[in-house]
Amino acid sequence: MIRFSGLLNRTEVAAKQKNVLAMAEEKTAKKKKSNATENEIFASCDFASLGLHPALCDELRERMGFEAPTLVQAQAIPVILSGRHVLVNAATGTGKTVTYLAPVIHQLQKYDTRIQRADGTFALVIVPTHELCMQVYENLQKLLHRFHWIVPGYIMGGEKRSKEKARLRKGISILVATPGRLLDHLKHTSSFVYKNMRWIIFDEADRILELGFGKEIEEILDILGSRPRMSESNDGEFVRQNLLLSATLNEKVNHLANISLDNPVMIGLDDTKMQPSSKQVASLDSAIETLENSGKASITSNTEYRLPAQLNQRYVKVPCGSRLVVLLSVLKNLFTGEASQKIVVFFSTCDAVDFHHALISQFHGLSKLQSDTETRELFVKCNILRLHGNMKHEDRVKTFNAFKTEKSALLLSTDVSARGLDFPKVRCIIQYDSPGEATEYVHRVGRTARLGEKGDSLLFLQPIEVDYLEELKRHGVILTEYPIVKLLDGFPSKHRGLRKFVSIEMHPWVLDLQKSLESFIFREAKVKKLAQNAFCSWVRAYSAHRGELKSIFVVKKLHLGHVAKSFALKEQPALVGRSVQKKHTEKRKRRDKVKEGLKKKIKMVSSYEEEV
Ligand SMILES: Nc1ncnc2c1ncn2[C@@H]1O[C@H](COP(=O)(O)OP(=O)(O)OP(=O)(O)O)[C@@H](O)[C@H]1O
Repeated sequence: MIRFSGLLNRTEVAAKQKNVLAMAEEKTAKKKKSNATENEIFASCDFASLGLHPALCDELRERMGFEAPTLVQAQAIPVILSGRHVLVNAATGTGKTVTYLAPVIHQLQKYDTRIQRADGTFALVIVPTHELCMQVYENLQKLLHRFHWIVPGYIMGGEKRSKEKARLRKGISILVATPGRLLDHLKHTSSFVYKNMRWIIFDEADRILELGFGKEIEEILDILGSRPRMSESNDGEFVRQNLLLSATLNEKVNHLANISLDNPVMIGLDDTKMQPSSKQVASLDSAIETLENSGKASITSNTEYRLPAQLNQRYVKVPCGSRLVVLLSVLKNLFTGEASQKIVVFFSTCDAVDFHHALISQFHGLSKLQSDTETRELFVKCNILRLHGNMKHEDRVKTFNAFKTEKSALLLSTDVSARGLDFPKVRCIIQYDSPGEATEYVHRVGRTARLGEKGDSLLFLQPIEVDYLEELKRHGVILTEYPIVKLLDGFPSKHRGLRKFVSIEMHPWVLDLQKSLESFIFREAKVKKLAQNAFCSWVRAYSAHRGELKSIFVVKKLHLGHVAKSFALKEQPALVGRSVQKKHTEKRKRRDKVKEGLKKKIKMVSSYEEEV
């Protein structure tokens, strides 16, 4: 076991934190009204005052361009440096990555004897997706520039195992990994050295569990030793420090927290989220005091999520059959108003992403209402990208890098982009298909308005789904309505003046564009096929809403003909009817068998496929 002798004791850390907070308060009081948003994001102190090594502070300033720590960094870094297990809850885009990476690097570069590759892995960062894995790795590379003996690395699904094995054999000091592939290597790669593992960090902890990795995580913790006590034994030997972070720590992480954290300090969790009487951490002293007695993380389900204050959140109420037209109109309007900008649109399924990507990349618009030049141009003029979990790993990497560096682009994605990804300068987030739980809403909109920047978000809801706004309200998220009719009125229409506006479905522009889209799909067999697939998976995804959301997103209330229109299909695909029918019959046969065998003791659960 490698020895570390540079730990600050608890009193020193508490004193440091007090100083930092006092300095922060003093400076903030002086500046007071100068820049409200900045003060909400950055602390008025520097990285060195948090106890970080000067070379690391230089790296943060020179390579990363960070002048001052964010509030969460100022609050959490000294606590993490103290060696305590920590739970961090802070809004999206507030700098949680550096919050955990900087203290780990600080400690590793301070070892009496420089660490070697042969010592294996000291720190493990577990993340839910490939993209987040790459992003954390990139941050690490920058931060470790001056500390060349500390080697960063990553392993994740989709990459070649043999290459990863070779990298592990050489030795990775700080390893970023997705849970499935990590477990695979822990079990099957004998050259993977982890006897010196000192930190396990769960970034986006709640999402890792939501994705169903709970069992893998338990196995990983079993192999690595669940939560060896942080030891401040006589010889100063350090055993293990685990950290859990997310913008939406909720009751789902309680179990993980309780099996992985030992007497944790909680940062950014307020009264509404904790039981029984813990308080928001104002200083390390109070944090430690508060939690010392209980020693257990207990977060309630009554969670209010923090969103960036400068984020402009709106919703648009659109009848199902007009959804596609409204989406295209909103996009056209945004890219016409400002050609150079980045927008992300979230869909519920991979098929929906593929269909909309094909459509927007090829659709030229309403020929009769456009000039010759316009008809030669795409209806939505922008660089369009797609990202979802069914794409090849290399294509995912390409899109991820492209959207990061592009100045102007439209990214169509599933929730694979919702967590943790830090695409610079995203102006607007459109949630075309509503997210599941409020947590996903928070993370999706969190791709914009990062670190004090401006950002807009727009949530599409059908009139039958507006109760979702109440669900969001329960978590402290409040949206205002987007004036969609005004936007639609701004487009030309051959019917303008002939018809009186009655509703969105009957709006002349909506009627014209819908017709045009349907003709396009009718002509383009490939896109039509994508539309049919997307229709099927969309309905399946709609019926898969869980828990309380099932009473808001009720599949029986959908008019499938209108759903078909939202994929520019003139009618509900016959194919769907047959396949669903077939599934239904097969299911019924199986069910009858079971029923017979168990003499009607089993209550059958009806699924959507059985209902249609
Ligand atoms: N102290 C700082 N000064 C300036 N920029 C910073 C600072 N800390 C982090 N950043 C930048 O802020 C952005 C957001 O950071 P990061 O991705 O770590 O946020 P996050 O809190 O993890 O967000 P999410 O919850 O969405 O994962 C990044 O571009 C990062 O480089």
